Order: sequence, then structure tokens, then C-alpha cells
Amino acid sequence: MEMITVQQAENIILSQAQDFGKEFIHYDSALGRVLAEDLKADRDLPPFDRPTVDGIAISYHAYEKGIRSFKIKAVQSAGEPSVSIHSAEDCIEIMTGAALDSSADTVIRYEDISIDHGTAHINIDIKQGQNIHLKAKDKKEGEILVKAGQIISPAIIGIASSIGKTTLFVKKLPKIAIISTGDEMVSAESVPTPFQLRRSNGVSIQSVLKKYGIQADTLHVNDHYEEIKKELARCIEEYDVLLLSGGVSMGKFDYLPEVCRELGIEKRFHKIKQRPGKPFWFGSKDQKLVFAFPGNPVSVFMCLHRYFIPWLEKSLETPPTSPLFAVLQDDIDFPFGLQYFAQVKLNINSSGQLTAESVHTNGSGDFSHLAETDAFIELPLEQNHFKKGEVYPIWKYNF
Ligand SMILES: Nc1nc2c(c(=O)[nH]1)N[C@H]1C(S)=C(S)[C@@H](COP(=O)(O)OP(=O)(O)OC[C@H]3O[C@@H](n4cnc5c(N)ncnc54)[C@H](O)[C@@H]3O)O[C@H]1N2
Ligand code: MOO
Ligand SMILES: [Mg+2]
Repeated sequence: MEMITVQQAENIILSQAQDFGKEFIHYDSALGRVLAEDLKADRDLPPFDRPTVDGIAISYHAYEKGIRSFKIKAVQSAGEPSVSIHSAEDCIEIMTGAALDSSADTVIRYEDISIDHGTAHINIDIKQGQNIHLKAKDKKEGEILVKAGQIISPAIIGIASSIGKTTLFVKKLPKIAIISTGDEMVSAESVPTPFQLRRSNGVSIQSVLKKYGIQADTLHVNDHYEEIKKELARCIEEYDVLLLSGGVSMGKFDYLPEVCRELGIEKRFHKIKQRPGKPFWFGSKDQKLVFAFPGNPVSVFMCLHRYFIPWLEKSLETPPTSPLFAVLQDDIDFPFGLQYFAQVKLNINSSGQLTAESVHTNGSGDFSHLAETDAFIELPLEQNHFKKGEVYPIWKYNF
């Protein structure tokens, strides 16, 4: 099969978006999850007329009649039942957030009064209704506070708490296994020999998924045909999605495509006209999906952000977080018939535009520059020369 384009690969992958159902979870573990119900106000917001300052509450009618000195009848703190004013010459000392009684309609700050022997004197001109956050001004009981479909943010968790929603209905997440391969890759805890490396792909994929609330399992297998086959056969049964790294190119020990074929995992494509990530292999068995990323760390990062994350966001029906668009800050030449994803540092210029400064790296095996860059800028296949000032899509991993 001929190499396909980035667009064709994206279409194939996005056509496999799936609904994983819905579930209830506790709100304190809901950060990053997708809300599957509307959150509604359980009562008016605010639920009572609420002073926005500390001071005194009066009836404006008394002020209108010319009264400027008010006897302090009581002190009312937040959380206490409302205290009413019976006589026009009375006021209540009241604190921010207390429930104002309907007999008062105007609040004056401590800074604007003087208090002498239990009487408050108003020293400024005031307006009727000032310094009050009125009942139901923000939202009425039953009104929607947060619409379904949003990613649960810290603000949304706070709102859920305020309405007593300690259990939230959210979209279920796919069950994911991350399987890295490679005889030369040892664990982070080990001391590598001079010809080994500590592995990084599995844990970095796992960390990206955590942003979406996915707790993926990781495992590592050596480049051993039977070992890979045994683990893949087990994982394709137990998980919805397998994210593999390594073993998909031309090497003598690149067994993944052949193992998948033997296990009846149907190849949807192998190889895309792109750099990095050219040997990306994608397949499926029944509803289960296999994303087999090329082992080089930058290829893994690119394919994960360019293909898997959009698939996940489509499956969860949340608005895509990428691509954004940025203004290229340098000329780039790329004389190959591949779609080039250059690593860039993002910034915002003084006109408020997102800018992308290309950073020289040593190819897809150079993971050292992933921390110094923020995104891949996607440069069109049809061109070989890209000029400063041109605008292209970006797929961000930092920023
Ligand atoms: N004859 C050809 N050789 C290669 C081609 C090609 O077209 N013809 N493509 C190259 C490209 S492009 C890439 S990308 C790599 C992809 O290789 P594999 O997917 O087979 O991956 P491996 O061979 O297993 O490893 C490649 C590279 O990545 C490192 N690696 C692997 N796993 C990890 C890990 N968990 N953490 C960090 N680094 C990892 C590994 O050490 C290798 O250096 O193939 C080219 N070859
Ligand atoms: O294209 Mo390969 O993905 O690393 O360089
Ligand atoms: Mg290889």
C-alpha cells in the first residue's frame, strides 16, 4: 500500500471515534473529565439579598426623609438569620455575605459612616439599593449553570460543590494500555549499560493522558516475537485502545505489524507522508483500536497529539483543543515530499498574535528539545519553502 497523506490518516482515525458510555463519579476526582449532564442551580443565586460590603443596612425611605443618624439595633454576621428594622431611625450593622432582611434595602460601608455611642452617622450621599447583590441576580433556581459537554475545570468543580452535586455524571473514558517495546530500553530505575537507554515513551504518553483523567496501564515488552504476541493478544481483549511505541519500521526486530496481522488486528494504514512519524501503523479488531507509533520519542509525541488526542476529543464530543494557528517567525526549507511537523517555541507578540519560532533539533530521536519547545507546526505537503509571516496550524504539547 502506498503511503497515505496526513489528511487521509486523520480521516481514517476520526472515523473510528467511539462512544464509551457514561458513569457517575465523585466530584473531587472529576477534574479534566467531560460533563455529561447540565448542572442546574438548586436555588436562586445568590439565595438572598447579600451585602457586598461590611457596614450598616438601612431603609432608604428613612434617608429620603432626611434622617442621617441611625441607632444600631443589632449586629448581624454572615450565616445568621436576618434581622429586621422596625423603626425608620434604626439600622443593622451587617457583614458581607449576610442575608439582608426585606425591611432594609441599602447598605453603607464602614468607611462612609462614623459610629458614636451606638449611633451610626452617614457622611456621604448614597443611592437606594447600593452595595447589595440581589437574590437571583446571577441565576434563578433551575437555571443551567454549566452545560453538558464541557471539560470539568476547577471553576466547574467549585460550582458543583456550591449546588451540592458531589456526584457528577460524566463521559466514560476508554480503557487504555500503553505498550512500549525495545530490547535496549531499560526502566527509569535501572542503570543502563553503555549500549542501553532508559525508556521514556510509555510514561510520557501516560502523562499526556492524565490531563484527560485517563489512568492508562503501561507495560514494556522486549523485541521478542512470541512475547509481543502473548501480551498483545491479552491486551486487545482487556482494553479498548492500545497505544504502542516502537517496532513498526523496517528493522529485523520490528515485529508489530506482523504480530498484529497474526492476531487478526486489521491494518487500516501503515506509513504516512510525514516527518516525523512516517512508519505510524494503525489498525483495529472489532471495536478495539491499535495506534502503533514509531519508537522515536518525537514521533510518538507528534502522532499522539496529531492523531490520538483529536480521536479522543471526538469520541468524548468535546471541542478540539488543537489545531490553533500561529505566525511563523523564520523561513524554513524542507525539500522532501513529506508533510513536515517542525518543533516550535510559541509566544504571543505585542499585537496579541500567537507566534511560532522554529527550533533546530536533531530529528525524531532528539527528545532533549521537547522541553524547550511547545508545539508542532504543520507545514503543507505541497510546498518546500515556508516564509516568515506565514500562518500554519499548530499542535501544542506545552504552553
Ligand atoms: N530502513 C529504514 N529504517 C528506518 C525507517 C525507514 O523508513 N527505513 N524509518 C525510520 C523512522 S522514520 C523511524 S521513526 C524509526 C521507527 O522505528 P520503530 O517504530 O521501528 O522503533 P524502534 O526501532 O523500536 O525504535 C526507534 C528508536 O526509538 C527509540 N525508542 C524506542 N522505544 C523507546 C522508549 N520507550 N523510550 C525512548 N526511546 C525509545 C529506540 O531506542 C530507537 O532509537 O525507524 C527508522 N528506521
Ligand atoms: O520520521 Mo521518523 O518518525 O522518526 O524520523
Ligand atoms: Mg525499528
